[in-house]
Amino acid sequence: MHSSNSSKPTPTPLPTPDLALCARGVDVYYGTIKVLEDVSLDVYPGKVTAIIGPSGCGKSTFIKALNRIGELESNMRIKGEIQFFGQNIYSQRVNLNRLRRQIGMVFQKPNPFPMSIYDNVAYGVRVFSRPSRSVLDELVESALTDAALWNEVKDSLTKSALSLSGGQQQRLCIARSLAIKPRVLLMDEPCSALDPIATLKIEELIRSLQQELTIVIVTHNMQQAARISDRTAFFSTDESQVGRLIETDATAKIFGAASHSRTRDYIEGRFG
Ligand SMILES: Nc1ncnc2c1ncn2[C@@H]1O[C@H](COP(=O)(O)OP(=O)(O)OP(=O)(O)O)[C@@H](O)[C@H]1O
Repeated sequence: MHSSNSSKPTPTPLPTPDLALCARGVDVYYGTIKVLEDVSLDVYPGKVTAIIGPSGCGKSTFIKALNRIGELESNMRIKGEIQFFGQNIYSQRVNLNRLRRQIGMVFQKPNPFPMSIYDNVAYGVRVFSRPSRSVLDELVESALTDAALWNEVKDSLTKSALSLSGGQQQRLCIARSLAIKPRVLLMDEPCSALDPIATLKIEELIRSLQQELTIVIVTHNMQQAARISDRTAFFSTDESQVGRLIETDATAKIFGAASHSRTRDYIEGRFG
């Protein structure tokens, strides 16, 4: 059993190759400004890990460090170590294309490419390989099925992805990620632009994907974190506005009997 921890996470009981992701003593900076300090977090394979915490505490920053997408977008740099199934992802030997293929990401605002539904899903596959049309057709169908979108779009695959509703666009973006068969999917508030019905569909989808995939999801929605995750990590800022991991544990424990008073206060809506 993985016991709870308070401000300093306890050493992992698993050898790190058995963890999907393992952050140890991670500090993150934008330029010279430190926004996260000393984050150590284990992400268990085949589980959904929710990251919660008040605005600005570094949740998005943290998950963008997990597949090194942050450094593409900004002047982000990190200290400490992050391992992906035992491999240090900040090692110079890491192939970044391969890493980002294995650790996919879905963003807050659906961002389909301005092309057909089919081409959106096929896009990443074509970047990495040259499959025959029939293999590609199968991959597209299977990714759209896994993303619970196939039945809605199977007769309009050549239509522009931009003609879909927001919820459909987000499921399309999930299909696009799934088509290249990642081992981990990072989701940054994937439902924040969606209505309750579309949100429910994405939540059901997250639960069904968990069979084959490890998911890390940032959410502001406490009920959502409680409903869909196995483990929850609560981040918050200290007096100097630097984000920290305050507590991580099984979701039932975090929402039922969190160890740290700041976690309880946040969950009960007393701050943030
Ligand atoms: N590209 C960037 N350059 C400089 N500072 C940034 C950048 N992105 C984020 N920050 C700063 O880093 C801190 C953490 O931001 P981040 O977006 O990670 O927090 P968050 O917890 O995800 O917030 P929210 O819940 O509002 O999305 C904030 O102070 C933010 O202003």
